[in-house]
Amino acid sequence: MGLKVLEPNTCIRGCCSSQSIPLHLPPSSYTLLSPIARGAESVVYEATLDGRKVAVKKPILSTSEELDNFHKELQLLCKLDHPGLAKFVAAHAKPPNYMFFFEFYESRNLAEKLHVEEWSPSVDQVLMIAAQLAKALQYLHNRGIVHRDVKPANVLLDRNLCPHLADFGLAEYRENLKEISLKNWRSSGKPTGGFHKKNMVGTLIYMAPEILKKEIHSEKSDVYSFGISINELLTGVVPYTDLRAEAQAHTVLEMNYTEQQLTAAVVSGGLRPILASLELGLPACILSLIQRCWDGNPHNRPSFSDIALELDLVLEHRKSLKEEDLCAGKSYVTYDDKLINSGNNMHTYHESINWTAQGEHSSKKASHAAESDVKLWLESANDALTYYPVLSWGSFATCGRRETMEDTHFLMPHMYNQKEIHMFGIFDGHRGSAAAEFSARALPGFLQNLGSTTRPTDALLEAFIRTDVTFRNELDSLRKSKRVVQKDWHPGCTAIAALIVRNRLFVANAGDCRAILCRGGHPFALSRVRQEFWL
Ligand SMILES: Nc1ncnc2c1ncn2[C@@H]1O[C@H](COP(=O)(O)OP(=O)(O)OP(=O)(O)O)[C@@H](O)[C@H]1O
Ligand SMILES: [Mn+2]
Repeated sequence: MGLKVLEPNTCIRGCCSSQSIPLHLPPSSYTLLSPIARGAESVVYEATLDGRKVAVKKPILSTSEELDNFHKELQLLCKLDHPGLAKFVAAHAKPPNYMFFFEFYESRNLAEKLHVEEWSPSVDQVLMIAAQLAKALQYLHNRGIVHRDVKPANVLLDRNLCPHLADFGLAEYRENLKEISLKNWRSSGKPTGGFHKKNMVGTLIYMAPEILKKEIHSEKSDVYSFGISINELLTGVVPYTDLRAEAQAHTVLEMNYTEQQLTAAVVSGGLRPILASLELGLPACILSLIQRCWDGNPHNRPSFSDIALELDLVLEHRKSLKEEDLCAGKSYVTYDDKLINSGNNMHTYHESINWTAQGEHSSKKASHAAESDVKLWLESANDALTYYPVLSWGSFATCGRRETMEDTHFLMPHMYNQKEIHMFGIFDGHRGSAAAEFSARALPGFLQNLGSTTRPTDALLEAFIRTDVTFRNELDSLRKSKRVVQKDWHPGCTAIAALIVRNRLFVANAGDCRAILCRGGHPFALSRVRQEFWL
C-alpha cells in the first residue's frame, strides 16, 4: 500500500524487523475510529492508515509477559505472507502505543457471519473456504508454526467471502510447544495467562482431546479444530448446541454441559458435534474428511497438505461436472469412487481393505477340520444313474456402464483335489464390491468346512448363511473402528453357486443372480428370485 518504511525499521527492543512492513508510524498517518471487537486481550478498531481503511489490533499490555508476547507475535507476523492469512500491513512497536495494523475485512468473521447473519453457505462456498484455510494452515505448518486457535471467530471474510485466518496471539513454533504447554499447565493444574483467558470459555469446543487432557499440542491439534470448524460451517450449528443463538451466547457455560462434563465427554466418551448431513448434497468424502480431522488420536488425523489436496480434487471435479452440465447430485458418488480408486498421490482416503483376503481368512478361521472331507458327498451320491457329465468351463465378465467392477466369480473345477466335485459361483456386488469380493472366497471355504457333516444341499444353505453372518460381523467391527467411510457402510451382493457332485448339480442362490440350464435349445431356470433374501 506504498507505506514509507522509516529506518531503522525495528521495534523498540530491536528484536523485530522487516524489510517491507513499517514497524513504527508517524502519528499523523493513522486514525483510530470506532472499536469493532473487545477481546480478553485486545481491542480491535476500525481505523485509517494513509487514507485507507484498516483494522488495528491494540493488545492490552499490563504485564511484562504480555509485552514479551507482543514482540513474539510481531516477529511472527513479519515473517508471514499468504493469501489465506489476514494481511499484516504495519505495526507501531514503540511506547506508548503498541498496535498491529491489518487489511480490513468487511464481511465479518465466520462465526458472526454464520450465527448472527445466519448465512447458509453453498456447498461450493464451504469447499472453497475449507480449501483456502487448509492451504493457509499448511503454509504455517510448513514453517513450523502451530496456530492453536483455529475457530470460525478467527476467520475473517473479505468482500468476496474469501477467508483469511487471523489472530496469532497463541501461535507458537512447534519446537517450543512442549516447554510452553508445561509452563501453562503447571502450578494449579490450570492453564495460566493469556492461554487461560482466551481459551477456557469460547474456544473449549474447538480444542482437541489431547489439549483437554493437558497433553502437548501438535500441529494435529489445529487439524482437529479445523474439522470442528468446517462441520460448523456446514451445519450452521455451534458445536454441541442445536441452537442458532446469538454469537455472544456461544460459550460452553451457557450450554447444558458444564465445562468439565463437556471435556470428559469429548476426551473419554468420544463426543463430537453432530456431523453434517449428506442430504445437503455434500460429497460424502467431505464428511469422512471431517471425521478423520477430529479423530481422537492425533496420528490418525490427516496433515493440511493431505487435506488441501483432497479438497482441491473435490473442487476440480465439481468444476468439471459443472462444465459438463451434469446433474451434480448423481455425480458425487462417482466422484467418491474415483477418489478411492485413484490411489496415486492421494494420501490414504480410507484404509483399503482387501476383502478377497478377508473372505479367505474368515472361512479358514472357522474351519475345524484340517482336511477337506467333501469326498464324503461322493459316497452318499446316488450311483444308480450311469450318466457322467463331461465338463468344460470358462468365464467372461464386464462391468457394463459402471466405472468400477463390483461383480466377482470363482471357478473351482476339481474342488479341493476331488476329481468329481466342481463348484462355480457368481456374486453381483451392490454399493461397492466389498461383499462380492469377500463372498467369492468365503463361500467355497465355508462349504468345504461343512463337507464332512452335511449333505450338499444343506451345506450350500449353511455356507450362504455363514458367509452372510461373517461378512456382516467384519463390516460391523470396521464401522465401529471407523475404518470404512460412511458411504461404504452398506455393501451387499446377490449370489449364485453351482455345485457338481459327480453326476448331480446343486444350485443355490440369494437374490437375483440367475442360473439357466439349456437343454435341447430350451432354457430351464435353476434359480428363483426371493427378494427378501437379498443381501
Ligand atoms: N482485519 C480485520 N478486519 C476486520 N475485522 C477484524 C480484523 N481483525 C480483527 N477483526 C475483528 O476483531 C475480532 C477479534 O480479532 P482477533 O481475534 O484478532 O483479536 P483477539 O483479541 O485475539 O480476539 P479474541 O480474544 O476474541 O480471540 C475478530 O473476530 C473480528 O471480528
Ligand atoms: Mn480471536
